Amino acid sequence: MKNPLLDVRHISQIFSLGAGQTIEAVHDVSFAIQAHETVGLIGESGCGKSTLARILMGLYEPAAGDIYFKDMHISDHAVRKTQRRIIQREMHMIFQDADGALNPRMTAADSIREGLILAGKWKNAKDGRQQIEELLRSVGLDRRYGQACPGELSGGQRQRVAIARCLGIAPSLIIADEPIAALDVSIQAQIINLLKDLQEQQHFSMLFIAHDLAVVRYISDRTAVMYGGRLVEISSTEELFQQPLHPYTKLLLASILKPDPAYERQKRVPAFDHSLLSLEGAMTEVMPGHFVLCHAGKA
Ligand SMILES: Nc1ncnc2c1ncn2[C@@H]1O[C@H](COP(=O)(O)OP(=O)(O)OP(=O)(O)O)[C@@H](O)[C@H]1O
Repeated sequence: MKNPLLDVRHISQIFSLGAGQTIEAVHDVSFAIQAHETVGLIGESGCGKSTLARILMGLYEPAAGDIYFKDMHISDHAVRKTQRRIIQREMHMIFQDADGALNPRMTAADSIREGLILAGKWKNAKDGRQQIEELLRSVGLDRRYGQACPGELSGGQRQRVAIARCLGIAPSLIIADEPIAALDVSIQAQIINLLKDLQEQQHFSMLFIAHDLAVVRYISDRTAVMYGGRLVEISSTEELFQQPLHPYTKLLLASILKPDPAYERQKRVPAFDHSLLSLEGAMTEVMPGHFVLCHAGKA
């Protein structure tokens, strides 16, 4: 069987909170993403999703564990340094707020051109203009938006520019951390459909982090659930939504439907419960020493 595009093994992260206090934001997380696959990552606020995403992107160095991307050991400091340009080209992050990804003083066209240069795809000024216009068009923006700086664009338009820049780089893996959370509902649907359509055309893989479970169900081939820094369950999206195995996943999914608010209040996901992390039985060893709940053979 072909090696996965991204192979995450036993990743942990500990943050110092000062005064000798620490928090283990990510604990022994292992999973893989195959080529052309979208894996959704869900879990309550503070469970470690963004920390994990940042570790994958090399923005944080993990306290423990290994990450392989296209068989490159990218969590190794020396490898990340020598392969920096390849990694920058091949892995790209889309943030909740595109402001973080776009230089406020650069026009949309300049940001996209910068991405094309990074990817070694910039041809020349004449062809480049056409490349930029095509990228703007592919995210549903007219070419005149190319001359706008981020401050002159709406949140949805900024996110489209960030996606156009990302598409210009044409990464194999996009890590999308709450890419629609800052947008209003109608724009959210447009951006999700845009990402889905573009993925069908360009075949990149995606780690898609979101709180909106319906969106994750719609866009992801498999879904992973984090709880208290641990990855507690991973399965094909339909299996996970129809037949969740972990008690936390069951609570999380039960909290979506709200036909009767009084009844739903009783089912609300409770405060962190440590006992949910030490489940006996039903765990599958997805790699040596790493156990997670999943439908047979689907991790
Ligand atoms: N730089 C940091 N220093 C100290 N603690 C941190 C740091 N970054 C994150 N944390 C803590 O690590 C834990 C995980 O945070 P993280 O942002 O990864 O959660 P999350 O699941 O992405 O949450 P959300 O869904 O709200 O974005 C939290 O308790 C958070 O307070």
